Amino acid sequence: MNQQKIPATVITGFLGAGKTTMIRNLLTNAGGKKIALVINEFGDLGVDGEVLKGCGAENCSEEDIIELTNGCICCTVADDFIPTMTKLLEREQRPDHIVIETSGLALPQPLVAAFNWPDIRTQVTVDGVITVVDSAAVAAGRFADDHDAVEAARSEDDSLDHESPIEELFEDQLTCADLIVLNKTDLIDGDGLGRVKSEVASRIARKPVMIEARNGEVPAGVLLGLGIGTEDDIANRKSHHELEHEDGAPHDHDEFDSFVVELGAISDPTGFVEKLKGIIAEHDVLRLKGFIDVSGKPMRLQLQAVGSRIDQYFDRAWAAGEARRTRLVVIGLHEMNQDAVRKAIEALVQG
Ligand SMILES: Nc1nc2c(ncn2[C@@H]2O[C@H](COP(=O)(O)OP(=O)(O)OP(=O)(O)O)[C@@H](O)[C@H]2O)c(=O)[nH]1
Repeated sequence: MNQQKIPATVITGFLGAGKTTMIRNLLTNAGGKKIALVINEFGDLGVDGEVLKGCGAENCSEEDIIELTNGCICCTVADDFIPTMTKLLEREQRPDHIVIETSGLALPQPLVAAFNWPDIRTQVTVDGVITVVDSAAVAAGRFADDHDAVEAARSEDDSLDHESPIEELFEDQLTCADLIVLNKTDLIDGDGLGRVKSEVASRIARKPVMIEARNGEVPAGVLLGLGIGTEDDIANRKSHHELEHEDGAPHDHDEFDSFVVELGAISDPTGFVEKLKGIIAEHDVLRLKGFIDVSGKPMRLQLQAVGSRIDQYFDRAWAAGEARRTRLVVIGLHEMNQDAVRKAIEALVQG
């Protein structure tokens, strides 16, 4: 048996930062390296898995893509992640490299700490934690104090944390980074990028390397092979939650919610998307993604909304025998009025 530890790269970053896009790109330029992918999403719809399985990379076949669907990876490390890793390591053909995509709401710290579990530690090491940042969202102040409602609620109730949950998570994910990818630089100018760099740097005490990217295009040689062994340093990268609850109180995702909306076929996708933008803005939806069944079209339309920015493209033909349906996962803060959002989206196809 090969006694060398398998390197594992943890890719984290807030909802919609571009993790899946970067991994998709990585799979196509990783050369002959056999990669196993572990992906975890927040919300009951495996959109990321679908996207990555659809990219047909030879060095990462469908069976090398493992989806962890039981909630958020950071909260289910013992129940989900460890058994998955154990099974992966028992495979006859072990991967050359493991890539783990966390959900956009995950804390990477508990995941990295899991690499110190005895069975895992002897066989795998964390090559590095890569944090993907949506530079346009940072420039627009989405991680600062523009979530006024949340901040107002917090100032009225002293028992709540001082920072918004979004801001905390953003910082926690940066705190864990060995490499920061400032993505979506196509959406901002040079001055904006300068401000993003200072803002990111001001939120962390450590000084990990920062690189810029568009559409997650970073050479595999830059992402893989950092050789850090992050599990040995994880005690120095504590999350807000760990600092506030040294007693080990369990972390949860009560601050965020997700739900799935199922609709019939949509005849006017352009009009649908335009109106969807209004709903997203009105209800402060953080992320919305899924697939649309467009009437009369043989192709499936993939929809990706990050805030009110929406991308859409036909990604593949509906397969023979596959049920055509429109399914969208909606993610927002707990305060988001789920009922109102659901009804508003459903109303778009009823009239
Ligand atoms: N303009 C622009 N769009 C990008 C870039 N990178 C990714 N996107 C788009 O941003 C959206 C979200 O990208 P994903 O790769 O799904 O983001 P993610 O981090 O995996 O999202 P979650 O799984 O929700 O956490 C998609 O529509 C991408 O096409 C970029 O550099 N520039």
